[in-house]
Amino acid sequence: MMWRRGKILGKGGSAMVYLAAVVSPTSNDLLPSLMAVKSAPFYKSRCLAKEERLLSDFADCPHIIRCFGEDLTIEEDGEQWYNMLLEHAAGGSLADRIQSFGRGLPESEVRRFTKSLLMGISYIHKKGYVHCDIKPHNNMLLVEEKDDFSMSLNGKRKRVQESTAKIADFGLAKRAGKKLKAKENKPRLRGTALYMAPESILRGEYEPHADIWTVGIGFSEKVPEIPSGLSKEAEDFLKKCLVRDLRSRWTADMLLGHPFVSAANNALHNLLIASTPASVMSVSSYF
Ligand SMILES: Nc1ncnc2c1ncn2[C@@H]1O[C@H](COP(=O)(O)OP(=O)(O)OP(=O)(O)O)[C@@H](O)[C@H]1O
Repeated sequence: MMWRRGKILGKGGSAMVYLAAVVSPTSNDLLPSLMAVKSAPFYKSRCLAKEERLLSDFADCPHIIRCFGEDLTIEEDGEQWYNMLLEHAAGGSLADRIQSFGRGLPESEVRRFTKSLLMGISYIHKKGYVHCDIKPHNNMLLVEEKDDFSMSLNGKRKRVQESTAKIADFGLAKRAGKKLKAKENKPRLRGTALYMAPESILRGEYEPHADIWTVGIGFSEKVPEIPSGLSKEAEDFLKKCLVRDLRSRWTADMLLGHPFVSAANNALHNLLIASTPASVMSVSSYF
């Protein structure tokens, strides 16, 4: 075994997630020294194995959590476990970050996270899949050190820690266009009820536009309404997500061109936001 199981990072409905240290890095240089390992007893690991195949196919997208492969282990009680080796998100989930801020995140950060979320969703949709469970709990934050260019305008340069958001938990993902079988004439539901699009609840429909509704719900504090106190751009962005008529709901690519996200990551733009009253405004308590 090249890695050793560490403390529990989280518990899901289908699996446990542990911190893992690589024990013999020379045997596989591709593995980082720390990983997250999502594990389940082998007899319950069909979904996890499906998730591993999907994540391996999505490995070239920087907005999706990376998977380094799978491994089988025999645990102390003799039971065989299936393990999926993942990039470790040291910043926890976006939900954790929102909770730690209390009042909500600054708008410049929301724009940046929303942009990477949409880039990840656009990639998934182009690959012909629907995530089906986009929510802050499934957006994991990786922490990187970067130069702070806004400081260099004052003649000083500083290294700052910045979080990058990546989409995780593909346990419910499905192929676009593939219908979920109804059960006892009722639509089959998947995902988290509070975030579900109207067409999913009413007709069990999970096509790419359902992922866009869930982006909007996360943004608007889990109710399909536009919260007060948003900037005009944020408000308009939400109105393009929370549209019941599927023909009018914007796609991920259309939203990437929306002014709310198109200028995100632009240092000068962020500096301008930071120097206006909008900087003290938080975009709802979700984001
Ligand atoms: N790559 C990671 N790095 C750090 N922590 C992680 C990582 N992946 C998952 N976690 C933690 O483990 C928890 C459970 O993970 P995940 O949601 O993938 O499991 P699941 O069984 O598919 O859950 P669910 O029942 O919610 O679908 C997450 O909420 C998160 O706190």
